[in-house]
Amino acid sequence: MCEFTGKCANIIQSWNPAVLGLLDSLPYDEEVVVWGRRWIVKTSTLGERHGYGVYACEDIIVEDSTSCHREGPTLFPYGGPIYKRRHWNMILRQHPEWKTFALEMDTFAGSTRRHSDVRVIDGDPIRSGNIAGFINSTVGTRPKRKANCEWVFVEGPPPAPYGETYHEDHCLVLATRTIRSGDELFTHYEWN
Ligand SMILES: C[S@@+](CC[C@H](N)C(=O)[O-])C[C@H]1O[C@@H](n2cnc3c(N)ncnc32)[C@H](O)[C@@H]1O
Repeated sequence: MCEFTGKCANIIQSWNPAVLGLLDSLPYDEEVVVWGRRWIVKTSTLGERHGYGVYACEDIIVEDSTSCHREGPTLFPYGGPIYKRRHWNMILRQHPEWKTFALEMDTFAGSTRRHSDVRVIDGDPIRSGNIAGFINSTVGTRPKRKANCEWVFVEGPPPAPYGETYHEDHCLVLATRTIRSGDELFTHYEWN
């Protein structure tokens, strides 16, 4: 882990995956249970040079994939700090290479928030043992992969029984179509 100073250091060091019921770090090639479902992180179907991906180890049924995706089954949360734009900018001034996995969360469904309240999450899977960070993108895939999940920014605390002591906004990964055991997760995002 690289060094940060000031507010950045506080934010990064105070993050504790246990507050969201997550593991400290994730093993590769070994089944893990995260938020009550079984997953495995192993080499992506995209090929070794694209690193790892997340695979379901059980069926996750989405009854009606044409209905609102925000109602889809919850898979797991993003595990890491949710940065205000100005704090993320401070981080990038100290370590510009952190920009690689940044995702801007500007979809405040049903919220009155303004654009200035955009939050940034760091999708780097290694920094926080963050299983959501291992989800690969559909962009440029051949054969074309279909997205089967999406990231959603949710205001307020996570659903019970997880994160009972966590009262902050959070991000969830939701299924958008039926995922079968052995399927790799894909969502749509651009990366730097
Ligand atoms: C959030 S990580 C996903 C996990 C990554 N495979 C790993 O093992 O760390 C995003 C990175 O995965 C790779 N990636 C994701 N989707 C891809 C795709 N469709 N084609 C090629 N590389 C992809 C890119 O290197 C990207 O920067």
